Amino acid sequence: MTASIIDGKAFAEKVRAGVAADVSALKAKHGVTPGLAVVIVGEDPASQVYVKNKVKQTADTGMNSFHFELPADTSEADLLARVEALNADPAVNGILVQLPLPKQIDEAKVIAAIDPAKDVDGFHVVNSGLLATGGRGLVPCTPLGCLLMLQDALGDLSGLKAVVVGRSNIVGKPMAQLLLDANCTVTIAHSRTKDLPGEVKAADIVVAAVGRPEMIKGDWIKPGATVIDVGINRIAAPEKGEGKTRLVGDVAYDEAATVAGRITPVPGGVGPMTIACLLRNTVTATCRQHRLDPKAI
Ligand SMILES: NC(=O)C1=CN([C@@H]2O[C@H](COP(=O)(O)OP(=O)(O)OC[C@H]3O[C@@H](n4cnc5c(N)ncnc54)[C@H](OP(=O)(O)O)[C@@H]3O)[C@@H](O)[C@H]2O)C=CC1
Ligand SMILES: Nc1nc(=O)c2c([nH]1)NC[C@@H]1CN(c3ccc(C(=O)N[C@@H](CCC(=O)O)C(=O)O)cc3)C=[N+]21
Repeated sequence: MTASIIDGKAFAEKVRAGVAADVSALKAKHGVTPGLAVVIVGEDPASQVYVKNKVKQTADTGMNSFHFELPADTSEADLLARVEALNADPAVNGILVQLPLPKQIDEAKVIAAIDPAKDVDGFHVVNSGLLATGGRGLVPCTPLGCLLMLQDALGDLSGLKAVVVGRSNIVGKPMAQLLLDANCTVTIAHSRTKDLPGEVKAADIVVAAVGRPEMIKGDWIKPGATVIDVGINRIAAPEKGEGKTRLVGDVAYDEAATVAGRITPVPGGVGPMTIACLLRNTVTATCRQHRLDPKAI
């Protein structure tokens, strides 16, 4: 079998077109322009590229984009003051503080300081609590993007067996929650799982969010299963020349593609959908802040 490719890049373009249409309706009918603030602390080159993409795509949909680059030695107090200022600014509807943060800053404190109504990452305990109890908060972008691709590829997910490999607060746990809400039977695997290949083999849906290059092998996958690869790992690529690198996922793609029914590539899979969902969340947050129904803008 050769898996069909789930084209996250093309899907993300569709999502962004929907966002752009909503933004133009918000402007024309309600005089509201959504605004997204992205805060980055320090100069990690990978983060810089990613933030640049976000800023450009935000502006492309017609939203206001506010971009703050703070030095690597920024104090926790200064970052908290910046977040407070953004919380108070009515032109800012969404706030994203790029993670990880330098070690002098307590990430949990910063996330807790963001107004939950503007927390477009969905990382605040109010939003994770709402997700865990069936409410309608803001949902983390990466798992939301994965769910949208799964529903687009498979339709109703009811009764399917899903394994999520990884249990981070930003990907694994909210992903498992969304799959549970979609009526999957969900297993969450992690570094202490006893028989990881066996757990993966049992699943109709595999979501890999481990952060280990090509760890999930082709012969672990159930024939015909749908594989969503969240991992973004930059590895050395001597075949491209000295000092060159390339991106790979957490799944051994070439092997897995001979067994799976459908698979997301890296790059061009989950990554672009994450950014599209961030923009979608910003529109959702804007509508709620203005007491508008997002379905009837
Ligand atoms: N495409 C996108 O938009 C995004 C991609 N990512 C990528 O997704 C990946 C995961 O990110 P994130 O969740 O933040 O990572 P974390 O490092 O926070 O979590 C990794 C998880 O994988 C588990 N794990 C580690 N090693 C193993 C192993 N050998 N076997 C089984 N489980 C293991 C860990 O288990 P334990 O809890 O026991 O330690 C942990 O739960 C990374 O590659 C990251 O770059 C992340 C965010 C967005
Ligand atoms: N507060 C916060 N929220 C995040 O959502 C967040 C974060 N911090 N820190 C870092 C991770 C990582 N992440 C990515 C999103 C998109 C791509 C993406 O678009 N990737 C392209 C490739 C980009 C390239 O070529 O380098 C792709 O997969 O096709 C990558 C990584 C969001 N994160």
